[in-house]
Amino acid sequence: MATKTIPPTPRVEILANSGLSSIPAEFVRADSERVDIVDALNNGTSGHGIPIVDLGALSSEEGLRRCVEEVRAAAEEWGVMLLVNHGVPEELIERLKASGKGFFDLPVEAKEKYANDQSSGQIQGYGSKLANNANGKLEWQDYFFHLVYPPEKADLAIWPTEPADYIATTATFAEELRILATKMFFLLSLGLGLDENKLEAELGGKDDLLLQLKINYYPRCPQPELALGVEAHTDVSSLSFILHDGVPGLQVFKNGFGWVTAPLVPNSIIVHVGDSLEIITNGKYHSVLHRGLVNKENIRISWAVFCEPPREKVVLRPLPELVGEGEVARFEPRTFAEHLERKLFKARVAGSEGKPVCVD
Ligand SMILES: O=C(O)CCC(=O)C(=O)O
Ligand SMILES: [Fe+2]
Repeated sequence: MATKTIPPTPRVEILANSGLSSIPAEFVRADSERVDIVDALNNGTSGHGIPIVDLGALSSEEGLRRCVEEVRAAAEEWGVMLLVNHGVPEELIERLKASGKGFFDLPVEAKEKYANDQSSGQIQGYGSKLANNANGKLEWQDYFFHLVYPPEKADLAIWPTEPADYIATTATFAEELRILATKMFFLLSLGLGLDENKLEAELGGKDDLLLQLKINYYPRCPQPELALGVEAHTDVSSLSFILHDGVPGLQVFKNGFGWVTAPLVPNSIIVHVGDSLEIITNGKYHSVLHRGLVNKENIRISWAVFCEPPREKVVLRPLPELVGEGEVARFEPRTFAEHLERKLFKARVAGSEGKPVCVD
């Protein structure tokens, strides 16, 4: 377990519970960003249009064909979709949510025992966002971040021991999510006319593709129209899977529509295409820009599972078979570690211009 460290910024939970009526300046977004930020519970924008894909019929030939087509269209046109009948047992998801909530229900002092220490490279654990953008803005959230798969790479010593079932439940969930990730890579590969195993193999395959879990905890915010729970960003992952506690907040950006709020669909899992998949498909699949709104009334918790390629082992580059005649490769080859570096650099340099380039 990480030793207790003094957090670089106060936990947002403490700020939120201090009874303040206006939020500190570092949480107030730039004017240009604020034009369309609203209280997530008082939000007129509709989630209409974000594709919902039913994976229930995969075993029939006709069902498989339909899923391949729907997943391909969603990944190309939106970069985001909601999955239903995804195969992850509902009761396991309920236990996962209860144990994550149980951890965040602990007093802050108890959670601090798991604090990460970003300055020394210990990024796993309990934390709050550091200002790594040139604009210096902070997000209205605390989080718990840790690698959950493969089991032999997971450092159980930093996983919460409270609630008592956190470790067993989260490890079982990670196994199930890994199966769903394979299913998605399979469908996404077929959608581009590739061998069914191609995309997963290119992103690290069975042994090296990693699952990182980030539990986002968004406290109530007295001025939700000034703040963001998570600022506009694309994920660096290949795919990200998002679950939440039923409180709205997630928005995705769609050209021609603007910010679209993710609808609340029972027992669904949201899937984002991330940068790594966008790069190797030469932009055929779209890494979706998204952000999180906050609200005055309800705490919101979300569980984001990032499927990441290994940092150094594979080179992310447009697959030659996806660069058609007359097309150019739209991305330079890079390892995942290099991609992270580039994005951080851009965020530091360009973040002051309000460009959505932050890393998550
Ligand atoms: O809270 C959410 O729904 C999304 C969180 C997110 O985008 C992230 O953790 O990268
Ligand atoms: Fe994200």
